[in-house]
Amino acid sequence: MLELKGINYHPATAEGPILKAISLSAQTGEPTIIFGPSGSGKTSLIEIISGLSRPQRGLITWHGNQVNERRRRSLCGVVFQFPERHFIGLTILQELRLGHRRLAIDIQEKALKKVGLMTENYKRPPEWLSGGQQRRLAIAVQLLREPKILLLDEPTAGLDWSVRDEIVELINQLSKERVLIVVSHEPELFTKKQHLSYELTNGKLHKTVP
Ligand SMILES: Nc1ncnc2c1ncn2[C@@H]1O[C@H](COP(=O)(O)OP(=O)(O)OP(=O)(O)O)[C@@H](O)[C@H]1O
Repeated sequence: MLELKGINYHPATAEGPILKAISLSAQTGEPTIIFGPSGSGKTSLIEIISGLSRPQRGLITWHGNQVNERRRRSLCGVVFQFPERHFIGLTILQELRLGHRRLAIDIQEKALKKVGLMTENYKRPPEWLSGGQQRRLAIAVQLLREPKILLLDEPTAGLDWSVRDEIVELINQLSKERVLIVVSHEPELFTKKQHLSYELTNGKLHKTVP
């Protein structure tokens, strides 16, 4: 289980604190959804959890043990908003294999299967994929690192409604095997499913009843 207790974050470049006394817990089995309007601090919270930023105050534990930034970076996989804008592989396969000099075909196929990315031609450029498939590819790239905690920043942004439902279904599936935290500004996304839900407003987090 991942736990945050009393996290305060105030980067030197910000006028005031961005995250204030944040406490949350997330576990395998159900996705944790954090809703919040633009500018409420969602991406900053992902950066803190994944060890990309350091809070001024508070405690982050993984199965009861405190985890520093370095450890959190190895525990977490992050898919930031609009990941397809940052694809640099010339083919789908190249994108998937970035950072892996040798990647066994079965591991590669397992990751693609987990995200439901079936295509006949992995030698096509990633842009050839549909919007939803590109998101699946970005998630597969992270799954190859075998993260214990997967963080998704606005995973359905810019997708058609029918595709959004498929991504929500994928999120529910993936949360069965790892801690999965989604931040989104669309509270209506997860209304039909079981999940743990929080609302972030002006840097403060509150648990909400789904
Ligand atoms: N390093 C920083 N220095 C100064 N201000 C920052 C810094 N990081 C974030 N902010 C500010 O903190 C607030 C929260 O930013 P953040 O990106 O975490 O919000 P968000 O909820 O993810 O917003 P969006 O949905 O628009 O991406 C914003 O007003 C942003 O400008």
